[in-house]
Amino acid sequence: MEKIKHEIARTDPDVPFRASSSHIHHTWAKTFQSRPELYIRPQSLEEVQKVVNLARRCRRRIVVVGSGHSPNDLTCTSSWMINLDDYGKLLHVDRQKKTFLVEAGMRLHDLNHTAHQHGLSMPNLGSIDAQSIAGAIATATHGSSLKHGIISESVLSLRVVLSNGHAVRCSNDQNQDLFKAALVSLGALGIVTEVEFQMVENYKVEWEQKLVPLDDVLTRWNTNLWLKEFTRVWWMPYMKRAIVWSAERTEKPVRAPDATWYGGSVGFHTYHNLLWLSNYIPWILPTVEWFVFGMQYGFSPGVSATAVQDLSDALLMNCLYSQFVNEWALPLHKGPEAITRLSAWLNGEPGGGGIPFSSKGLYVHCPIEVRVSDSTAKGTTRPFLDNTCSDGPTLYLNATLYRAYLQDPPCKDRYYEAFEWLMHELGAKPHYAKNFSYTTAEQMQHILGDNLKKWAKVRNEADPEGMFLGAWHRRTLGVSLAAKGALEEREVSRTKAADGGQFWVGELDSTRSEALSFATAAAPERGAQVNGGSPTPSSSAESFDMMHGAEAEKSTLFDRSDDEEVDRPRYHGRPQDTVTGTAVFDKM
Ligand SMILES: Cc1cc2nc3c(=O)[nH]c(=O)nc-3n(C[C@H](O)[C@H](O)[C@H](O)COP(=O)(O)OP(=O)(O)OC[C@H]3O[C@@H](n4cnc5c(N)ncnc54)[C@H](O)[C@@H]3O)c2cc1C
Ligand SMILES: O=C1O[C@H](CO)C(O)=C1O
Repeated sequence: MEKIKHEIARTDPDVPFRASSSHIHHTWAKTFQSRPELYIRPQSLEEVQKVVNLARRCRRRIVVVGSGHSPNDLTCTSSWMINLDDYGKLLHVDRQKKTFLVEAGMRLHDLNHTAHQHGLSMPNLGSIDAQSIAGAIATATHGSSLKHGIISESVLSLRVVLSNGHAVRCSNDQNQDLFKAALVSLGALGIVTEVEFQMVENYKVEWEQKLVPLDDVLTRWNTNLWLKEFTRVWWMPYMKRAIVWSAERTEKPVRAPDATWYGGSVGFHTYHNLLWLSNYIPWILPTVEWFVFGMQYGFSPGVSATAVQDLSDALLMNCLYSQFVNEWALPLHKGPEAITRLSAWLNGEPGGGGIPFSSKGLYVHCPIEVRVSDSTAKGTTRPFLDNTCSDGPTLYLNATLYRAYLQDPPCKDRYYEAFEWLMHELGAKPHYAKNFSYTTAEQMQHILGDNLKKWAKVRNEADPEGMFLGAWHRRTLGVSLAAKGALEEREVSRTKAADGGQFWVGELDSTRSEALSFATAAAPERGAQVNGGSPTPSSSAESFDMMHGAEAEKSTLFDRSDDEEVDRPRYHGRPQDTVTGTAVFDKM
C-alpha cells in the first residue's frame, strides 16, 4: 500500500483518485464474490486515465465492472476494480441521425429513459435493462428478434482508454480493428469510456403470450414462428409445452399488462420455496413446472395475456431469483434437432437424444429460453468475437437453473455437462457472460477460429503486459493470448462464500513479492454485508479509503452532494481526445 500511496502522491492533485479498499464485489446472482484491493469510481476521463497510469506504475491488473450482471467469474479480481457508475452522462444527441453519445457507465434503463425524452429508444433489449451500456456490449448481449443482431450492432463508435493511458476513438472508419475488437471485448482490451449508439424513433408494441404444445413450436419453426418483430419462447421441458411471446409495432394506446402470479408476493415466495424444496426432493420438479407455469400462464393452451407498451418496457421480464444461466448460440435451422434431442434426454426417452450421459434421476428447472437474432440482417460491422452465425439467423438456447435461497441445485453439473456436450455437437458458441464450464480453451479456439486470433492480436498489441487480463480469459481463450504478461491475474483459490456462491482470490506475478493485502484476504464472514455495506476488512487487508487530489480532505468517498462536483471541462458536442491515439492504432 505504501508504494501505491507513494505513486499517487506523484500524480496531478487536481485529478481525484476515488478509491476504497473495503468493497466486496459480487455478481448480481451472488454466484461469485471477490475482494478487490481497490475499488475505484472515477467521474471524468482524466480520472480514468489516472487510474490506468497508476495501475501501470504500481504493477496492478484492472477489471472494469458494469452492473455485475454477468453470472460467471469474468468480473472477479483481487487487484483493482474500476466502476463507471459515476461516469454515465449523456454527452451529445443528434436528433436527425438519431444518435446518442454517452459516457460508458450509463445503465440501459437510463439510456432508454433519456432517449424517450428525445422521442427515441434503443432498438432492442434483452430480458433486463439494468446493465451498463459498456458491460452489455462487452459480452455480446442480445435480445430476441430476427430483425436485430446483438446489442453491439448499434454501436457507431467507441472511445477506449488503453493500457498506456491513451484515450483512443474507434469506429468503422477509424482504427477499425480496434473497433471490431472493442465491440465485444470481454473487458480485456481497455476501458471503454464513451459509446456512440444508434437509436430509433420510440415506438409501442402490442404483444401477446400464448401457451402452445411444444410440437406446435417445432412445426412452425421454419414457417411463421419468428415472423413478428420480437418473438421469444419459454420451453417447459416436462409439460412439453411452451409460451410463445411475440410483439409487433402498433399505434394503439398503451394498455398495461395484468398482474401475474409470480409477479405478486404470494406467487413469488411460493415458487421460491418450491424450488428450494426441490433441492431435496428433485422429482417434484415436473409437478412444480405444471403448477407454477399453470398459475402464471394458464393451464390450457391459448392466449394468456396481451398488452400495449413502449418497446423498452415490453421486452423486460421478471428474472426472479439468483440463477445460473448457460446459454449457447447455434444456427437457427438446428433448433428443432436441438430441442427434440434435449427433450428426449430430459424425459428419459429411449436413446436419450443420443446424449452420452445418464439423465436418470435428474430433474431441471423451467423454462429453457429459446431466442433468436440475426446479425446479418442489417449488414453492420461484426465484432471479432461476435458469437452469432455469420451466414444466417441464430438461435440461443438458455438453460436456466435457479439458486433458491442462494443454494446450488443438485442437477447442475450433470445437466450442464450434457447440455454443453449437445451444444458442441451442434456447432454452437457460448454466451461469454454465462456459466459454461465444460468447454476447454482448445474447444473455444476451434469454435472461434481466425476471429479469435484477430481479436487476440489487437488485444495483445493494446495491452502487452496483460493489465486487463484475468484467469477467466486465460482459462477460456488460452494460448491465443500472448505469453503471460506481468500484470495478468491468475486464480489462486475459490472457497465457498458465506452466501453459497464462490469467493474468488487472484494473484499477480508482478506483486508476489509485495505480500499484498489482497492475495491473502479471507472470504468475508457469514453475515458480512457486501456491495455498499461495510464489511470488516480482514486482518491482513490494510484499510485504504482515500481520495487523492482536489477532494483529499473529504472523508466520505461516494457520498457527495452536487455542489461538490469536480470542476472539469463539460463536453458540448463531440469532444476531442485528450491524447489522440497511439501510433499502433492510428496506423491500422
Ligand atoms: C437477470 C439477468 C438477465 C439477463 N438477460 C440477458 C439477456 O436477455 N440477453 C443477454 O444476452 N444477456 C443477458 N444477461 C447477461 C448480461 O446482459 C451480461 O452479463 C452483461 O455483460 C452485463 O452487463 P454489466 O453492465 O452488468 O457488465 P458486467 O457483468 O459488470 O461486466 C461484463 C463485462 O463487461 C466488461 N466491462 C464492463 N464495463 C466496461 C467498460 N467500461 N469497458 C470495458 N469493459 C467493460 C467487464 O470487464 C466484463 O468483462 C442477463 C443477466 C442477468 C443477471
Ligand atoms: O441471463 C439471463 O437471465 C435471464 C433468465 O432469467 C435471461 O433472459 C438471460 O439471458
